[in-house]
Amino acid sequence: MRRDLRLDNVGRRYGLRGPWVLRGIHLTVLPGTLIRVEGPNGTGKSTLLRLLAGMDAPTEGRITGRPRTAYVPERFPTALPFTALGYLTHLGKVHGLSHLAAKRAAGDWLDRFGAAPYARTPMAQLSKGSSQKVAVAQALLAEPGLLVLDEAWTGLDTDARAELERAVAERTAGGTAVVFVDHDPRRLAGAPDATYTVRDAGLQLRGEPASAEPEGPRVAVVVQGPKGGRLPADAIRTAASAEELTPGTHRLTVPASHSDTLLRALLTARPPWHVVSLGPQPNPDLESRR
Ligand SMILES: Nc1ncnc2c1ncn2[C@@H]1O[C@H](COP(=O)(O)OP(=O)(O)OP(=O)(O)O)[C@@H](O)[C@H]1O
Repeated sequence: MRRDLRLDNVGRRYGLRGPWVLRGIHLTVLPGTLIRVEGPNGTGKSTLLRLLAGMDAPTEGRITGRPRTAYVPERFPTALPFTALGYLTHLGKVHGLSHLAAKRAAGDWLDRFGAAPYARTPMAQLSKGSSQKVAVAQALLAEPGLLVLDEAWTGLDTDARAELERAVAERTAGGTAVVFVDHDPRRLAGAPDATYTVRDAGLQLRGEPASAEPEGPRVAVVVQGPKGGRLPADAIRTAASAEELTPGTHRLTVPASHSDTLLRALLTARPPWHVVSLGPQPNPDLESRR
């Protein structure tokens, strides 16, 4: 059964008594979805992305269902004892390709990003932008189920920026989930299935008033769609959480005040989704006392 990447009550702080950078994070990342994470400097975006990428572990809570993941960090280590082509070929082999296939894939990605002329340049001698192209190529080469991009466009020239946007669109269409941070609000504008703002150590889904989300009753909706079908983007945007119970069957929770919007998104999708059940969300505190 396909599993979605889930963060359950995740918190992260640095040091034993450090302030909580993130706390109480609940997030489900469905295959093929594009998620934007935004927020002012120092609020915890990179911390969240490192947790999603598996480069860091939560201080509390659980992360489950992570698919094969590739990550472009905010700062890519450049002082590696490889040429650009040698480094990417090596990584391709780590990902299971033969030497020849890895070298071809490495060359193709360098070419796509306009970095072919520097293929045989030692990484330590590359300009900032050229080494960023290698950082991006190493992540795309891995053919991941989850791609995590932390300001991956920073330092790229115009053509390479457009190429990375194209590569993201190709990947999401192929079922890869992509989570990204970028300080340019025009980046992939209109494309994300959901945008979250990191605020006060929590995540706020854009479009949702800060005070309205956790308050009030919630409704659980179990829906069925075509096997392997993606939940409609409007439904993902409206839902507070989503969990795939069996292939094609999902349980969504939504504040009761938003349930009409969610149902409309599901029933007007093409093909429409079948609503199996609808009822109050069980309260886990009450359940555990029974
Ligand atoms: N390894 C670390 N050790 C200690 N504190 C850290 C560490 N990494 C991040 N922090 C702290 O956690 C907070 C969030 O940092 P983070 O880099 O996640 O923010 P950000 O939203 O990505 O910032 P920016 O937009 O500037 O990249 C900051 O106060 C930062 O100083």
